[in-house]
Amino acid sequence: MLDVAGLVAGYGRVTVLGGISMQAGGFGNVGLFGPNGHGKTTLLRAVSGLLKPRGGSIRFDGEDITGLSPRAIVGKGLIHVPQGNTLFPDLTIADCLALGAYSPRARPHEAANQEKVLALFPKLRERWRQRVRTLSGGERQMVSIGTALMSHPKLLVLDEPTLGLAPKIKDELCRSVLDISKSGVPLIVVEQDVEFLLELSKHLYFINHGQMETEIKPGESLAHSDIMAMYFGH
Ligand SMILES: Nc1ncnc2c1ncn2[C@@H]1O[C@H](COP(=O)(O)OP(=O)(O)OP(=O)(O)O)[C@@H](O)[C@H]1O
Repeated sequence: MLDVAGLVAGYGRVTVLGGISMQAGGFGNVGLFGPNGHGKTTLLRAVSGLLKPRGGSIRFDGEDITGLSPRAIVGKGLIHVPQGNTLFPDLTIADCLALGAYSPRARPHEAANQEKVLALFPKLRERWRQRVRTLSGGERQMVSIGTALMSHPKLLVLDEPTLGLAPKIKDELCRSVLDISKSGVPLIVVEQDVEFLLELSKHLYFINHGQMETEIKPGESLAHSDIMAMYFGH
């Protein structure tokens, strides 16, 4: 479904991704992990149109989407939940979810998707008219993912969805992400918690220095010692 080939991207004079390639979506979930600052977020931003690629190509659902605007890419069903708190603070939960359904392909599914989101995150129903700025970190993350689901994703991209959450809330959110996957939405997830990634996906990529250094395909095993070696060397 997503085919990234030889992608080059960076900021100013710095090249972060030096010709990175990956496939996702057509065969289940994909997990991305690797050291901080080595290009995972940059890859996701380039894929969703937030950063203009300098080279290479991105194909989604058989179409070339390289260099398209984020709006056009959302319209095709590739939905990215960025890292951290990117919601408008003065909107209510109801406003955020309505905003998620703005695209013409999402609008006909608005009512059904809203039910799905509220079944997944019942807390959001309790706080329906509460403003984002008054929500906890975990609740904001639920709103972010819920807003993305309102966009009726064909492929959902989550950048470190559990970052900074307390262990109990993190476990709840991981269960919800697994439920989204079981509902049939393929995912690309960046996470430092490799055990969670392995539960979610049998297809992992290790990103190091802007390259796909290691690909772990379904059927290949990954021991704790392998992960340590990837991060720290042998
Ligand atoms: N807007 C920007 N302007 C300039 N440099 C940037 C910008 N965003 C990221 N970078 C740099 O690009 C490099 C890759 O950052 P990126 O956020 O893609 O890494 P990451 O692997 O996602 O890290 P983390 O796991 O900490 O989120 C870093 O050196 C970072 O400082």
